[in-house]
Amino acid sequence: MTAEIIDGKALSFELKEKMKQEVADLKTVGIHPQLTVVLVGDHPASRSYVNGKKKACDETGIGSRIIELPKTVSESELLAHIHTLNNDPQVHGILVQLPLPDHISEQMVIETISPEKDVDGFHPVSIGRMMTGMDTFLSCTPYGIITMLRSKNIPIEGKHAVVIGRSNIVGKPVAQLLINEDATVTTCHSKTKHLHQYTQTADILVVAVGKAHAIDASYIKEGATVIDVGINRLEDGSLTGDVDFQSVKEKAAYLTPVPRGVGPMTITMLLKNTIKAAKGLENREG
Ligand SMILES: Nc1nc2c(c(=O)[nH]1)N[C@@H](CN(C=O)c1ccc(C(=O)N[C@@H](CCC(=O)O)C(=O)O)cc1)CN2
Repeated sequence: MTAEIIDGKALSFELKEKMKQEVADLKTVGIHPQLTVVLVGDHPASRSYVNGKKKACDETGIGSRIIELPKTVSESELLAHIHTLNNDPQVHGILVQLPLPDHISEQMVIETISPEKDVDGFHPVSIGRMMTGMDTFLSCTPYGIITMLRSKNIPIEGKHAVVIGRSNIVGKPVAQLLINEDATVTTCHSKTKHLHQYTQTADILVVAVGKAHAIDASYIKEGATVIDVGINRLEDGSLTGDVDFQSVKEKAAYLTPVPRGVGPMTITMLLKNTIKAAKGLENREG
């Protein structure tokens, strides 16, 4: 079997075309969606992701602004910026690019963003709403993964989904979203013993281990759907995933590549959340 590749870049393009029209329609009724991204420090990867977010906003007509703060900024100064953005009615979505320097509590920052503007879906209110199946902002990477599965009509209900990784940003929320879609979900992590035993029974395998090529064909059930969330920079500067693409593609039915897989979808779902935030705020004011 050779896997069908789920092209996140192409799907993102399609979704952005639809959003372009949605944004244009919103503007005709006086709603101008606006995202503000806060970048602390000058980590090259973070800067490149933030630039990617701005470019995607430009492509769809969403207004965007980047607030750049030095890596020495104090936590209280950063929180003061967030309070200002929370109170600015022209700002619909607020995102603080992670990771943050060690002297700043990421949790404190996340909890300071108003849940109504939490387009990253990281606030405990957003997480709680997601866990109880309520309408909310879904974390962008997990939301992108579910959207990729839906785009290929890959059945989720009643299937065994295995998630490798338990981070707050990817592993835990994607496991919950799969439960919400009626999958039977197993979460594995660095302390899991006999990992093969779990992965070999997975109809859907989500890999977020943070180690290049950690998962090869021996972990895969024939015909499985494999979602690679890894972003690993190799010494030659190229980018690769957590999945050994060449071997797994001969065994899986569907496979996401790196690059052009989950990464672009993360940014695209952020745009969706920003539009949702803009509509939500206007609805409340009306
Ligand atoms: N506040 C947040 N911080 C971080 C998030 C997040 O969702 N919110 N996620 C990651 C980084 N990230 C978005 O911020 C992100 C990572 C990767 C990509 C992407 O499109 N990757 C491309 C390759 C890009 C390259 O060449 O480097 C791909 O996979 O094709 C987009 C966004 C951590 N921080």
